[in-house]
Amino acid sequence: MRRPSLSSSSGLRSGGARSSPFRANTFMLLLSVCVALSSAWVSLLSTSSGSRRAKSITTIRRHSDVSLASMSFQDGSDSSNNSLAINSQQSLNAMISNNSPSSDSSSSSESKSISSRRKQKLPRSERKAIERKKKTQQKGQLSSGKQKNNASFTLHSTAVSQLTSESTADDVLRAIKRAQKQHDHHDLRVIAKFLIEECDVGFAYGYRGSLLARLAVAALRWENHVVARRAIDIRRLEYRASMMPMESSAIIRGLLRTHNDTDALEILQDELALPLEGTALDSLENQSKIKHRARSLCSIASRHFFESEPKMAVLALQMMTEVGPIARQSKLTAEDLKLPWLRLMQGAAQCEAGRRDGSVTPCVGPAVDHVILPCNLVYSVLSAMSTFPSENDDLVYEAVSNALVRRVVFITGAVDMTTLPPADRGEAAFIGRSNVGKSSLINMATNRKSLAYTSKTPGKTQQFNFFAVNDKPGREKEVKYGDIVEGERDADSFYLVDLPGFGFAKAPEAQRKAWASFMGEYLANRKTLKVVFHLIDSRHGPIDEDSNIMKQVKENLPKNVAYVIVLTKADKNVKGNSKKNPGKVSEKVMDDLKQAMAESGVSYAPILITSAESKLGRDSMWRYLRLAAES
Ligand SMILES: Nc1nc2c(ncn2[C@@H]2O[C@H](COP(=O)(O)OP(=O)(O)OP(=O)(O)O)[C@@H](O)[C@H]2O)c(=O)[nH]1
Ligand SMILES: [Mg+2]
Repeated sequence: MRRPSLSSSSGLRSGGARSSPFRANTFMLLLSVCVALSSAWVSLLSTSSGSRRAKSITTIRRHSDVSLASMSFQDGSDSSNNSLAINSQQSLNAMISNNSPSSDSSSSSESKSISSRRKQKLPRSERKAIERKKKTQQKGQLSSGKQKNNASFTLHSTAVSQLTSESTADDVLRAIKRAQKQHDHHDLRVIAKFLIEECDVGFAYGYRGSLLARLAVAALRWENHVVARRAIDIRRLEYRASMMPMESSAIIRGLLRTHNDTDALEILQDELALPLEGTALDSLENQSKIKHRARSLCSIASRHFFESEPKMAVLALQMMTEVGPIARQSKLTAEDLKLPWLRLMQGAAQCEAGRRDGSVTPCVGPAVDHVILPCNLVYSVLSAMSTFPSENDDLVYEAVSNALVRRVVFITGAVDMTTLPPADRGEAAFIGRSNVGKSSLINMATNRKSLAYTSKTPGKTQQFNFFAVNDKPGREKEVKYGDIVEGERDADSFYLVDLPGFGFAKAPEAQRKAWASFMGEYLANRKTLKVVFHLIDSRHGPIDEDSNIMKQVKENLPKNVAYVIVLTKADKNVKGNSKKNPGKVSEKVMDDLKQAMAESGVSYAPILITSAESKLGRDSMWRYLRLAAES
């Protein structure tokens, strides 16, 4: 947000009598002038309301950097009036022009320009400097016994015992913070009355808008919805141009805490709307809006997951998927955004556990009826997360794997179509030449160290190994020995299928031919196959066998089965810290791969870059594994 430069506030600092040069020829002359002035002052005070207004105007001139609110406090007609700043500001201007003894056009326009300047926020440093100066002057006044006591707001706080028109934004903020911390309802009521009813738009150089936001948050904690609503409304009405996304986001969190979803969503759409097309996405203002919109949506999702209302959470996460690409375009990094993915994962996992044991029943209603819940709520977090810049955080991905793979067991090793397990759930198959890293990738995705056996020697995997994810405990006994085991598999259960490698496998020629023909049959005919991962070594690119597989896929793989190319061992192409450099692929390998894909007619396939060592590409793997889980 652009704030006025220092020069724009010069009017605030040039203040009437205080800055007049003090020159006197003799001490006696000065004394007589003072006596004359003070008697005129006393006579003004003692007369009618009109004279009180005049005094107020004088006050403004003396304290030109002080809030105009003092005017309305002193005018009896305004003190009981709840009409807020804009009205009081207008009446004030009218009053200045009508009643001031020196109400010439220049002074009226000066007042207007002062008030318009006050509506703008000053930079923090400038505001602090003015506040410091004012405090020093106040102290001086106190010590010389000239302190005017026009305060009617006595607080409990010893730090700020009174709020007056001369209080600073810091005073009010300190008072709000203290009252909130101490649960001091009396003080909060006093501050609310002061900020909502008595101050006008220029109080604290436009920072009143921010103070109202802070008050709204405090009032929501204190469950005073009337005060919160008024503070929110005045802020939106009078300070729209200077509303900070951070404040909007804090109010949204406050509203969510008190279960006021409708208002929270309204503020989100109004104050934290996505930047308009054509505006510079990487401007600070837009970046802040995008960041706080994303954070607010995370708050909505997280709160609803933890409060067992998955539909609202999934709705918020769907909205997050629109923000992610824009956050990338605005050049925000994962570090800038600091989104609480881990907490969201935990919330989704907890809610999912409740859904499985029947304790969570999703609500119905027009707002959420169209929301379709995924087979596991963690997938909705994953979908949103993959649209944002990633920081490849181990803890987050461990939480993903642990929530998505609660149990995984080896079921059977098939050697032909007759030995396959029953086709009762989705399957994800891993194919590729020997030693390319198929078994290692299965271990990485499931966050298990040695679920699938790996070896440096090509040809380790000799059967079509089926691993059942989220099946009922003891399911392998049913498949192996025909036992009857009680229980049911979970809704997100699926098979991971680790295939023997082709090409360099250290196995007899006949055996390799048998694998190749079994694989052809399996790819063409297995009805429950949902996704095929074709692994290619990222150091070497595709070899002849890979091109053959691509052609086979083009000809025989049913169209409803997703085909995904996975470049493996990307960590071997970089040196040094695997966290900072999780992996890369050379341009030549990429070009060769794209050419081979084009020649085989499979250019449509997505390409993922992975490393079982640095765990690169876990989220993208899960985006496709989801296809098997959801079938
Ligand atoms: N540095 C690194 N090594 C890997 C990676 N993936 C696999 N390896 C190593 O490559 C070797 C082969 O891995 P496997 O997972 O057994 O390969 P495979 O494709 O299952 O091999 P077969 O079962 O013989 O077809 C092992 O020594 C792994 O440790 C990786 O991403 N980075
Ligand atoms: Mg293997």
